[in-house]
Amino acid sequence: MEKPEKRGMIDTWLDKHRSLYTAATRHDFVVSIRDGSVDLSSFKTWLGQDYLFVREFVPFVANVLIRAGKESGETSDMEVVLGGLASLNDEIEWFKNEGSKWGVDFSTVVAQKANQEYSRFLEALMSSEVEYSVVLTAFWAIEAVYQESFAHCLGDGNKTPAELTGACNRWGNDGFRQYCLSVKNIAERCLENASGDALVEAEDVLVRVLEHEVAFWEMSRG
Ligand SMILES: Cc1ncc(CNC=O)c(N)n1
Repeated sequence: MEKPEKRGMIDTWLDKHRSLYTAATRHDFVVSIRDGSVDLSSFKTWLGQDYLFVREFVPFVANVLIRAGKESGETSDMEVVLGGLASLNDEIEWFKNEGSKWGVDFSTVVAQKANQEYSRFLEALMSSEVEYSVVLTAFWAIEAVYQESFAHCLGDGNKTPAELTGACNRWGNDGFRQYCLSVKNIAERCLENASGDALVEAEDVLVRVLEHEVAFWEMSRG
């Protein structure tokens, strides 16, 4: 008999914070992309802010990569994070193309308060004081919110405008979903060996990522 898959900490925490998770993955902005009612000025605001965010996210992922090499249990962990970093390289190119397509000049975009606060949060997570299992939980949550949100825009019955399917495919595609599952498995494995204190911190960090993501979508309202 096959052993039933053990339910991890992350799923337990997601159940506990379900309404916040839904707020982060089914925000009005995302729903408006899916139903085609999206206001294009909102999309441009999001595009400019997210470009700035991704530039801050790169050093965070690089920090996870360094820690994966030193602290992960399995050699393949580093490869998963390296894959994430490589796709960020493509992503920055994609943003630049979208910027010119939509007439958004990133050199004049200023990070809004929610964006600055999210960056500060990422920076704090790069401290060596923060346990690796906590960092990985945050990393998974950041990626998973985008994966779930944009996959929703591509799901059955969507009316997503053709010019926005590129954005939705970027994070909503199956490869990105698999990558998020790989990150989740690494995080779960690290959480299994984490101290009680680290578990408390990881749950808190998960909640804070979800709050930052909600605040980030809120910026699109202008
Ligand atoms: C605010 C935010 N959260 C998560 C992501 C997805 N990760 C990398 O692209 C993103 N682009 N922006």
